[in-house]
Amino acid sequence: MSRSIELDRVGVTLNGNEVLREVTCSLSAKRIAVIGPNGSGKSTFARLLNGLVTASEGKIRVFGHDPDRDGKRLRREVGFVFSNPAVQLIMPTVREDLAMSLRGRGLARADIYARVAEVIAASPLAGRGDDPVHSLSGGQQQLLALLGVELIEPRLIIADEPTALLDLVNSRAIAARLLAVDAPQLVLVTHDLDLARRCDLALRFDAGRLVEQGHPDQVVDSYLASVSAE
Ligand SMILES: Nc1ncnc2c1ncn2[C@@H]1O[C@H](COP(=O)(O)OP(=O)(O)OP(=O)(O)O)[C@@H](O)[C@H]1O
Repeated sequence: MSRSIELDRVGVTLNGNEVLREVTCSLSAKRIAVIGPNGSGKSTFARLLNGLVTASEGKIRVFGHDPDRDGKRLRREVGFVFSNPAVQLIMPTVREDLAMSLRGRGLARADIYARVAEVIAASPLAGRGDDPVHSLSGGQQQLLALLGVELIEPRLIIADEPTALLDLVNSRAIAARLLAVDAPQLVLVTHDLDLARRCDLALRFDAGRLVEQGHPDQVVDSYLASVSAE
């Protein structure tokens, strides 16, 4: 199987702060959990993969592209879900926001709205197409953000703590949707260790280093052991 995500001794320094160092990995697993303490570099790692953060050292390739040089192209194939959906919902209504995801792809307006209508009808937001985005609950907004990402049929979805702001019911709904999503690959940054265990591979960061990668049960257990040893 081809390795879709490859990092070779990647370092990231932001404003003089060495945030990631010597990160090397070669990833082909379908659902990849990224775990570790606050400030360990998980979000920075996630953002590297679609060019939102630039590597200061080393080499990075995602589907063969350098995210720094080919970021624009890569972002057509890589969808990003943030903790706070408000940062990615930019249009006034549910329908318009979803339509925005498909702009710039050479599709006719009528085809875009037909596809959007299908997606809304098949989702828990059925009947809410004309509703203002700000009238949706936090859970509904996160669902809308995820639907917008799914619409572009990405090869990779990166989700950075997508359930952090949600209650238990909505967390479970978003988590279940992400784990079942049709995209070939998912990178999921999370503090929800039960969710991490349901992935196919886990990466553990600590103090800017990738300290472990392997079966999620093993990686989560050693993370728990490292925390209780402190
Ligand atoms: N723009 C920046 N300039 C300087 N330091 C930064 C910048 N962005 C992040 N950092 C630092 O990099 C470190 C890693 O941050 P990052 O957000 O990647 O961690 P994280 O593991 O995702 O944390 P959390 O679990 O709290 O979200 C932190 O110490 C943070 O303060």
